[in-house]
Amino acid sequence: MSPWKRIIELTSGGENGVPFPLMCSLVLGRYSWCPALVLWRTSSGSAGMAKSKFEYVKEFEVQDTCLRNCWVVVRVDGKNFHRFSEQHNFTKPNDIRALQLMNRCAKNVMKELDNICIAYGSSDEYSFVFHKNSNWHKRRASKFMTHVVSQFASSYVFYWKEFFSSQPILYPPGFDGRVVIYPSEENLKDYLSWRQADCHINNMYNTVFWALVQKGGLTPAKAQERLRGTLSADKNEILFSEFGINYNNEPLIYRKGSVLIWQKVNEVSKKTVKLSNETEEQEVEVSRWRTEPVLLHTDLIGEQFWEEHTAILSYR
Ligand SMILES: Nc1nc2c(ncn2[C@@H]2O[C@H](COP(=O)(O)OP(=O)(O)OP(=O)(O)O)[C@@H](O)[C@H]2O)c(=O)[nH]1
Ligand SMILES: [Mg+2]
Ligand SMILES: [Mg+2]
Repeated sequence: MSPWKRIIELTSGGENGVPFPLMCSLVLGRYSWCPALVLWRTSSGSAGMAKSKFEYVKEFEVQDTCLRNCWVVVRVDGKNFHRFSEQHNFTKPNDIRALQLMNRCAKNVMKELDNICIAYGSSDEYSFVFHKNSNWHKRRASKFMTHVVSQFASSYVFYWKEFFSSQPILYPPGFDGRVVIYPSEENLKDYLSWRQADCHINNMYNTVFWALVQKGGLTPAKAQERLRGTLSADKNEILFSEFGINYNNEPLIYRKGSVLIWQKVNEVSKKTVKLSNETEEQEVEVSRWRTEPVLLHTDLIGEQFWEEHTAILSYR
């Protein structure tokens, strides 16, 4: 079959129909047919929109709209950070640089994307809550998730040197993401409480485990054995009696994780102004209020936090 015949068949979908734009193109000359390949006039006449026979493939896309009036949570988590933290010599059990980098990335996500009202993170994970009234990207789950994950991952690499200075990042880290929708405030608060309880349990275990290994000289296997079946009170006791550590004095960022909420902050900057004689200049301080993501290391479990910060979940 000649290439021309093939083109006509492809674009018309039938033996008789030479598509209108293609016909024009053929008349206009050999160099003008390319764009016409995928366009033809629909039979609906004057209202005819440009369409292609390939357009049916759009029907394969699935609807992934998040249910209206529900809180949308996107959680990201570092891919194989057990290895990443080893390779980059993260301090055990907590590396303050790594945690601050996670917080920096989360701040960037909150600023770049719309309608995130609160975020919570610990270890290699961060949860972002989109307000239930958000109509960002028509509430498409894939948009919420992919925007959060890509913004977070690129920020991690972008801000790395702010926290690790001359230590290079050895390979590109990855993050996974998931979307969960919560239909009530109670469910949402319980979700955040669950993540904070997880932070507490893991941190307490890791603090005792690494004390037993690093200060007590136990092998990791022996330390694991020692901790099997112990309760929170037992771990507190080991820390206090054997290592003189009062768990309650450990930094809040390790024990409680990190919360980001929008708050008004007064930003003071210096500005040069001309004096009335127009020749002299003077530096003055100007202050203005800005709404910024502010970092807290506080209890989300219980009602007190929500009573003190009613604006977070309020109507917008
Ligand atoms: N040393 C150190 N390690 C950390 C720190 N934060 C996170 N990690 C490591 O990151 C891991 C995170 O746990 P997970 O997310 O459950 O496991 P993962 O290895 O990332 O595996 P996937 O998430 O399933 O891909 C921890 O088990 C630690 O090994 C830190 O501050 N210091
Ligand atoms: Mg992980
Ligand atoms: Mg994790």
